[in-house]
This record gives sequence, structure tokens and C-alpha cells, in this order.
Amino acid sequence: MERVLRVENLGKSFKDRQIISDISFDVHKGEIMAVLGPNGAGKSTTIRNIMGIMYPDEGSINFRGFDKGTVPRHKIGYLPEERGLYKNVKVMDILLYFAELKDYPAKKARERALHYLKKFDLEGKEKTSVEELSKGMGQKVQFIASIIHEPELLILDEPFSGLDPVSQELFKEEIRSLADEGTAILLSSHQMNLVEELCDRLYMIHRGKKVIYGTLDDVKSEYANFKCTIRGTNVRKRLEQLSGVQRAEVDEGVSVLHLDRDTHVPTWLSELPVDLDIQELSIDRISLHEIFIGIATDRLGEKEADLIEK
Ligand SMILES: Nc1ncnc2c1ncn2[C@@H]1O[C@H](COP(=O)(O)OP(=O)(O)OP(=O)(O)O)[C@@H](O)[C@H]1O
Repeated sequence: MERVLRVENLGKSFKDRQIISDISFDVHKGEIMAVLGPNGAGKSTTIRNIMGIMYPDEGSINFRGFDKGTVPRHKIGYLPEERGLYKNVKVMDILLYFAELKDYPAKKARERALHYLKKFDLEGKEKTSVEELSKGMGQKVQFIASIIHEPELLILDEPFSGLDPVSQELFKEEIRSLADEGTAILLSSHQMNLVEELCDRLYMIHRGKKVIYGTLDDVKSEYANFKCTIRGTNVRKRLEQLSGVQRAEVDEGVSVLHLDRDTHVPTWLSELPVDLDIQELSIDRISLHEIFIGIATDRLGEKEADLIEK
């Protein structure tokens, strides 16, 4: 796969506090790569270092075809975490201004602006001033501004925050189609369901350090243990004593049993006691959301998370 961005051993401190250390990943042409982590993990700090908004104390950032440390702004689109456009400027004017900043031809920019305004249900808003837009509409305009110049690499810091479900869906579809057209996409998020539906690879940061890096499929098959959900009246203590059960949650006649990493499901099922009350039973892998919660609350010890470091 063609590499567009390489981040190597990035480290950054504020005063005496190490905020991120040893952050390394690549972003490839045509892929959606997600940087994940709980609040304060260091996602925005990582992105701001890539964008040259701040400088790393250690490590390097390399864009394909450019000297180390050079940020080729005309090749990159960026949606910052802090939203905000000039308030008393008309929508079309601001989009053309962003295109001009990236040396993108005005005629093509106008065509693309009209195309995307229509796509994002903002047709006819070209002459509306930004301050008259709702928050979600403003976010759509800012997203369009970040892609108006056909960037090779698109960096989106929390693109879904503050959007309603319909707009989230629109953003998701657009991000996917940009990747399909070859744009390399790096996004940060803590909305795991959206990431799970959208990203190809992920890099999870916790307390400024890597805990997981890999394809979504690898992460799920290597890291997402099985859980067994049973509808029936059973006592939690007894369920927790079953072999292969890490922990059990019981709530209103539904028990969720989290199984050990190496559980062989057919064998485990065949060894269940015959007197358990089972009205319904299902086996699933835990979701990315549950992996994330496990890490964020330190339920999955660092040793376990390290098992799939790549
Ligand atoms: N300019 C700064 N000066 C001092 N500390 C900072 C600065 N910027 C960020 N930090 C600290 O660095 C840590 C990581 O912040 P960062 O914004 O990168 O996290 P994040 O993963 O993006 O979090 P969130 O999901 O809440 O946006 C936090 O503890 C934050 O307080």
C-alpha cells in the first residue's frame, strides 16, 4: 500500500509533563485510519504535531515526497477540533478563500463548492453569512472547506462531534467515498460505533502511549474476546465460578459472561452445567466500544493490551 504519511516515535511534553511518547504509525493512500483514545489521551496533541501547529520534542513526521518535518499544506485538508469560521463572511466566499489559500483554481473550487453544498443539504446557502448557520451547518461548511482543494491527506479531529445522526451518516458516507477515491484519511474519535463502521485500521492511545495498532479485523479477532449472553434466572456468583469466565454481569434475567481470551467456544458450550436456566443464548465478540472501555478503565491490564502491539 502506498504510504502518504509516516509518524515516527513522536514525543511531546508540556512543562514537565510528558503528554505523548513513542507514537508511530503510517497512513496509506485510500485508507481510513483512526486515532482513538479516551478524553485527554493525546489524540489532538498528536494531530497538532502532524499539522505543524506545535513542534514535537522527539520523533519525526514525513509526508511522501517531502523533506522530513515539512508540512505540505496544499496537499493536506484539516478539520480542527476547535470549530470556527469567520462569522460575517458568506459561505461561498469562505470556501473560495480556503481554496485560494491552497493555490487551488477558483473556477474548479466554485464548482466543487456547489457540488458539496448540494450534497450536504446546503443548496442555496452560498450567500448566507456564516453567523446565520446552525452549529451543524457550520460544521458541514468547515468540512467542505477542508476538502475543497482535493487534498491527498485529510486529517479530521473529532469530525462527528456535535452532529445529529443524519449528519453523522452524511459525513460517514462522504469520508468513505473520499477514501475510495484515493484520499488518505486520518481521523480522531471516541465514538467507537462510528469508527467500527468506518475505519480500516486503528491506533489506540491511552495516557499518551500506544496500546493497540492494527487493522480493525486483526484487532477484533485478536483482542475482542467472546461474550456469552444468557436469558434466564441464574446467580452471578455461580456463573463467575464457571471455567473460562472472567466476569459476569447479571441484570433483570439477562446475564453477560465475559470469556477468557483463549476460549474454544464449542468446548466451553459443551461443558456448561445442565441445570443452568437458559431460555436464550448467544455468543458474540465484544465490540470496539467494549475494548475501548476496558482500556480506558484499565480493566484490560497493560500486559494484555501489549499482546497485540504491532
Ligand atoms: N497547550 C497545552 N498545554 C498544556 N497541556 C496541554 C496542552 N494541550 C494539551 N494539553 C494536555 O495534554 C493532554 C492531552 O490532550 P489532548 O487534547 O491531546 O487529548 P485528546 O486525546 O485529544 O482529548 P479529547 O478527547 O478530550 O479531545 C491533556 O491532559 C491536556 O490537558
